[in-house]
Amino acid sequence: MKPVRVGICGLGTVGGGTFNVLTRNADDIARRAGRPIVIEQVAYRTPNPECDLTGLKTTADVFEVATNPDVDVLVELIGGYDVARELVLTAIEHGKHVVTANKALIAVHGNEIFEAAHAKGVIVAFEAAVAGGIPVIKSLREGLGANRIEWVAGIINGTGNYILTHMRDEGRAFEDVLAEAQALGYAEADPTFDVEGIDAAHKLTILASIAYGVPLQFEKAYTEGISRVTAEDVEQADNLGYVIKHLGISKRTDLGLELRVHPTLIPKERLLANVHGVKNAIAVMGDAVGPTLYYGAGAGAEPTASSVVADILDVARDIATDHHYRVPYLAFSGISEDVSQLPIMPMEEIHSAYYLRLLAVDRPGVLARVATILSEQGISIEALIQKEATEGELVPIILMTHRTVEKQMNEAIRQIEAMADIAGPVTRIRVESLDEQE
Ligand SMILES: NC(=O)c1ccc[n+]([C@@H]2O[C@H](COP(=O)([O-])OP(=O)(O)OC[C@H]3O[C@@H](n4cnc5c(N)ncnc54)[C@H](O)[C@@H]3O)[C@@H](O)[C@H]2O)c1
Ligand SMILES: N[C@@H](CCO)C(=O)O
Ligand code: NA
Repeated sequence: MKPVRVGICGLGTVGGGTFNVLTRNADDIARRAGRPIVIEQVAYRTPNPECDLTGLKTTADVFEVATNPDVDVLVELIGGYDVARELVLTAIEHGKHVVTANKALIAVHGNEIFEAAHAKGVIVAFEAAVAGGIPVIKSLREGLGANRIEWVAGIINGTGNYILTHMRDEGRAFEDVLAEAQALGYAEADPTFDVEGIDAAHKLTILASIAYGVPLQFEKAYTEGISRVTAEDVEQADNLGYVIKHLGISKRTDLGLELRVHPTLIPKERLLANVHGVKNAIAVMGDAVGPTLYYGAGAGAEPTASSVVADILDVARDIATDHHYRVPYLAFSGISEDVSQLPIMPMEEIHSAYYLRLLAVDRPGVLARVATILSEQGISIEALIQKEATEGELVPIILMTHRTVEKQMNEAIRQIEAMADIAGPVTRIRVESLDEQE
């Protein structure tokens, strides 16, 4: 059997993991593929001490791999937008299949890349791009293919979840835990992508396209990070029976699709509330299957390599059958003709329940005024906690509301913040019950 020849570009955390998994499990992988999968060439700038490249063809120029006639599959693991885009388009132009872990690339340039790949009849596979080692793309695109997907909600950034978990459990400082996540190879080259929700929004964009058959629209995703969540919010949420997680949420509604990443209170008893450390989990609601959950390592060298290598295996099997890629890139067939134009909703149109924390001067009537503002906006209060006031101090007031439209809440917050007896900005964290009906 003719081997399938792979060119690896980038030998960092994921590149190194991919090299090692492909090498170590070569026999089993060959049996699954029905033919050997060999590493033809490796392009890297910095050597990886974990990888023994003895006897292999290497280069410092990734474009050599993209144009090498002896490479069947280019594996893009350099990251970033610009060079990666050019590299992938060059490889496609040269008739190569592409496997990538780069969610930024797919979320931002995916539509263009899939058009080019479709025209050339090559595969572009990206399982590692969403939730690292969890085969969620395959589950959504193939396993749930019978369903109308109602919503997707997930913890899809390992670094952020690692930080939230260790801050809560060990009372450690944000910067300290972030440095640890970077040392473990979980963080993006620019860790603000992790902390500010950009990485999660890249992944959510991809999941939504596959779930609903819409074009990739990263620019329309609402993105809010975890850097403003305080220890006080974590404690108050806990008192109320909730855990704060950084969630990516996409729901189908009558008006269009919600597409949003933000800190979220979720009831403690939900499985998602119990996903800790670098683990990711994605809950998917399908009309036929009901609620399903996909859980595992969302980052790290070998967990991510597990998905990269599974994609290489898929490509190898497809080459063996010698027909056009049997599963479309974004699950719905065709490139543009079969995608739905379901609009992505502006954030102010979404529905949510809310946790609010305000600091008030301890004076009669303040609470009544806050309640009036909320009620004028049609917002009803579900729970209220007012802490004991110490002489002359500001008192924190915690409010949980029922579901309302975001723009009503924006207006209520604007009016509350304008009150003379309220100090500083109002903290607002959205709440998701993740009910089966929602
Ligand atoms: N680290 C993870 O856990 C993880 C998980 C899933 C997806 N990803 C994605 O995988 C990709 C790689 O991430 P990583 O964590 O391995 O990053 P990394 O920084 O560890 O590795 C990237 C490597 O590519 C090399 N490189 C960059 N530009 C190059 C060029 N032009 N020519 C040659 N080499 C070049 C760098 O020198 C570096 O060694 C990114 O797209 C990232 O988003 C990472
Ligand atoms: N930086 C990403 C890597 C996996 O995509 C994370 O922490 O989840
Ligand atoms: Na995955």
